[in-house]
Amino acid sequence: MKILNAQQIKELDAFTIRHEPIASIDLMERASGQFADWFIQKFPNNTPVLIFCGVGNNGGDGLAVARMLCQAQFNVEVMVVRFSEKTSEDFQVNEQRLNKLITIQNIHSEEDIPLIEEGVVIIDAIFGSGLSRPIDGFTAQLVRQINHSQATVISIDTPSGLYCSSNNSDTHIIEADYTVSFQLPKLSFLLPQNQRFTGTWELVEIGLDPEFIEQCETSYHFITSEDASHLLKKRKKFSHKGHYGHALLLAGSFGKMGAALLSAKATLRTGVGLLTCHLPLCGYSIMQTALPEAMCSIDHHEHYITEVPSLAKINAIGIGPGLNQHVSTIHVLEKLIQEAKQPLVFDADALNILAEHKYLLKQVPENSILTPHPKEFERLAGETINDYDRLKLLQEFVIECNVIVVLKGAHTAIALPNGSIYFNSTGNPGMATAGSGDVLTGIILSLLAQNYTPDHAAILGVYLHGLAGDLARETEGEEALIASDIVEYLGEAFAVLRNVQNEE
Ligand SMILES: NC(=O)C1=CN([C@@H]2O[C@H](COP(=O)(O)OP(=O)(O)OC[C@H]3O[C@@H](n4cnc5c(N)ncnc54)[C@H](OP(=O)(O)O)[C@@H]3O)[C@@H](O)[C@H]2O)[C@@H](O)CC1
Ligand SMILES: Nc1ncnc2c1ncn2[C@@H]1O[C@H](COP(=O)(O)OP(=O)(O)O)[C@@H](O)[C@H]1O
Ligand SMILES: [K+]
Repeated sequence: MKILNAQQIKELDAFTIRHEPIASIDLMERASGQFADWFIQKFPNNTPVLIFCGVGNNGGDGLAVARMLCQAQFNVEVMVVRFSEKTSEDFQVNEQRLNKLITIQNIHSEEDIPLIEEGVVIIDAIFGSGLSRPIDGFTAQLVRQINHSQATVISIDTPSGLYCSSNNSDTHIIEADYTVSFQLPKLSFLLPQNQRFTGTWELVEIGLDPEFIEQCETSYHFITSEDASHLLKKRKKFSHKGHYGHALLLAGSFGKMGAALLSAKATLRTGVGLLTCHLPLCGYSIMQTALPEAMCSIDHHEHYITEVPSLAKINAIGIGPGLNQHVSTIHVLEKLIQEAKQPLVFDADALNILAEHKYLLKQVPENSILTPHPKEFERLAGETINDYDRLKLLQEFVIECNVIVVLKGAHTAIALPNGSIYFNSTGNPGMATAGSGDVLTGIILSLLAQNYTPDHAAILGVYLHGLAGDLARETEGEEALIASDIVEYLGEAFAVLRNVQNEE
């Protein structure tokens, strides 16, 4: 799914109106209807509702929603924030329609701002994607008051005051509990710094033109279940293990063999044909006992890796989980980078070594996958001042290094060598637990070995990992969820994606 900027959204609305065709006011009715349905599902109709409407189309939505909620027997109060003399046409039509049902109140100055009573639910329809500058004046005061109130706040389309795709976090912005947005997510929703504004956000479909969306150019994408299911390959009836690749995992050191084990289990559970783990001696009986399906190549060193194993017949290589940064291990990484012809995925200490030895980073083969969490990315690429700045640095980094970076977190961002960024839609805070990154490395390694392209392995791998985490949460909850659970639920995650595939 594409992520568009405010200008593209405007053009998309206009195109849909011309080509469906549908009258602008009817498109507004459709969008408002979707919001109202969402609201009615969520709140009982004895909830007192206070709607703040601007004078543009976002305000028009608010007025239409007010009418729909009145018709659903909600007790609705509406205040129009008169920040401008100019009102949009569809606002005017909806104002007339609502006037027949209730008395609309107006806010012209600070004195008109009402006290917000306890228990009221606020709908924020002050500004949407048409916001062109930071909120100021009495509207800013209103935003402050809404944010200081105890009320539950639901924003229509976007929290009022938040730019769609650039930083303005130091200005006046509604801090919503929920944001119900139309059809496509906004870039701002995907960045950690904006969570306090958007709250939990959801999308509702409003039938905007798919062909127009298809030809819009953007660097930003949101991975839906359909997107992920298109990437998933089918296994063939007469296939054998040789068809599903041979993965090599270099992982583990004394005291961190669990990371190797988690990664190895995930590699096998993601469908690889064969897996060899290259481990220090201390890992031999651990791996053979806990995971008999994995073959072992044993290093001469007791505690850490000092040798590159044979790369013959290997289809993909993963390095990093539980590794350590001993000087001999650094040599292993260097040799591997120079010798490997197979696709590579780097994680954990392999990334820390690259960050410490930038000459090695320069030699990383093109299209390799690096899976840093934000701190590891900072070590690799440098510090940034906010999430937009980090996104920009991420794009510069992948273009310069010609690699794929999986920047992990909520809405993990997968940056491809051309600078395109894919944000993940699965995953939950229960996954913020030791070892869940090691599991991801194993999943991606497995897909690479099965001949998925590096782009697809990264995107599908991240999606599956988050989906398995979401399924694990259903039984374990967020606190009790551990990385092993993510591995356990991989089978169910594949089944869910297969179902999506079969429904299409
Ligand atoms: N058919 C459609 O198009 C559909 C649209 N839909 C809905 O429309 C929303 C977009 O509506 P919109 O484009 O009218 O812009 P909106 O956010 O309501 O306000 C902009 C107004 O405020 C003004 N303004 C801006 N910043 C300001 C500031 N800081 N302080 C003061 N004024 C400021 C700006 O004026 P100007 O920039 O020209 O000065 C303009 O007058 C979208 O989010 C969705 O909810 C849906 O119904 C689906 C169908
Ligand atoms: N709040 C969250 N929401 C969604 N996914 C998360 C969240 N926190 C962590 N994750 C996921 O869990 C994994 C954590 O990886 P990492 O930090 O490398 O852990 P470790 O080093 O312990 O294996 C990443 O894939 C990340 O996207
Ligand atoms: K809004």
